[in-house]
Amino acid sequence: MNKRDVLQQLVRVRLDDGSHPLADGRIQDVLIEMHGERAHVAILIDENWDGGSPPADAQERLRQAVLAMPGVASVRIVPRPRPRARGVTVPGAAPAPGGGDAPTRTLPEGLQGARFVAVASGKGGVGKSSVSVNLAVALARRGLRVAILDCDIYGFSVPALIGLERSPALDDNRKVIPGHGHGVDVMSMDFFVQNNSPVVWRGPMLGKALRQFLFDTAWHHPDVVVLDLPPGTGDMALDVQQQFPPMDVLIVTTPDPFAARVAERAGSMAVKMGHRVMGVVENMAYRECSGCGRREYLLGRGGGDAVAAALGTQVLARIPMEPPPPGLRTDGLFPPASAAGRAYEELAATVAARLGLNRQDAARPAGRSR
Ligand SMILES: Nc1ncnc2c1ncn2[C@@H]1O[C@H](COP(=O)(O)OP(=O)(O)OP(=O)(O)O)[C@@H](O)[C@H]1O
Repeated sequence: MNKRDVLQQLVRVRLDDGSHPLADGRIQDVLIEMHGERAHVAILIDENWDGGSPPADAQERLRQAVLAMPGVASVRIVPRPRPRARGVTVPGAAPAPGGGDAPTRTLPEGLQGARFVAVASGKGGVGKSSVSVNLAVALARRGLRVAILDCDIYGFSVPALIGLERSPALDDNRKVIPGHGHGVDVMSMDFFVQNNSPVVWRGPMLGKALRQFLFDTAWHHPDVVVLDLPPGTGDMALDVQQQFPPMDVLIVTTPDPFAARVAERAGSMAVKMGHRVMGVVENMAYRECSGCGRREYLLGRGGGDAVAAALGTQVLARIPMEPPPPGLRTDGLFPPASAAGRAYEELAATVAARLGLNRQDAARPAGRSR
């Protein structure tokens, strides 16, 4: 029996509120002392679990889950303060597939304290990047410091959607200065690719690029980092999810039943990787007739609800289909007063509330404003 076995057992546990005990660094470490064949396990948990003391029923759920493992003689739950380190090291939520110890997901100092919201989809074209960008901008409008990381290395589209075009610049510490648009810091492969040429790197290079994005970027302590994940459940999506500490994940689907089935798989994968599904965003949910206001369900109905039911979560937003505004469209942002824009304002309010980030929390400390 080793730490990985215990983490694997804990990955399966769901708490009463549907959340995952490994989310948000709630579980800090697992210590095992072997006495002959008998294992005595201590689970170190964050004493400030979700901003309060760890609920007794959650502690008991963890204890029972580990106690049920063969060879476990005792389980102690030990609340302790969250460690303060230069880089934030969160014990890996899920063991690396294929063995090895759970990955240690270390973050650079400039991302310390940030909450991560990953936007995932089962397949391309459902509007994952559109949701990432519009949500990020709506969160920034609420007064939060927001960064967006375009993790879709092959299919990057975030800068275009947010209306940014620039070459990377370095600061005095030779860190890459993120792009900045509509109140959001943006980091994307797009900044490093000439003339929209395709990225042809293989896996190891991609992993390196992501690490570089994280560690060689001059981050400014965002409150929230929105991650536009690669679509699907393949190696690329897996690699990215493994690099980050437990995150809240939004699953994007259209109302179409096929998109919904693959979206479910994306959600299940996120949970297996130790992340927590915050909810579902049904994009292109309907189209409102501009004359009579009647809703037309061009892509069918029920996809979002089906994904939410399968993942034990809720539909947090239904974003209508919205034709591009008249005139030359320079980005993929919906104006706040449009039907889609209003849906994003509501989604941002919900996400901020779920993260416990209200505007006062987000007030910028002196010297940090940009
Ligand atoms: N609610 C909407 N109404 C109208 N157009 C939309 C809506 N959502 C997204 N789109 C448009 O659909 C197209 C695909 O969206 P997007 O690039 O966000 O999809 P994606 O899921 O990220 O795709 P991929 O993973 O292949 O990059 C874009 O042109 C985007 O502007």
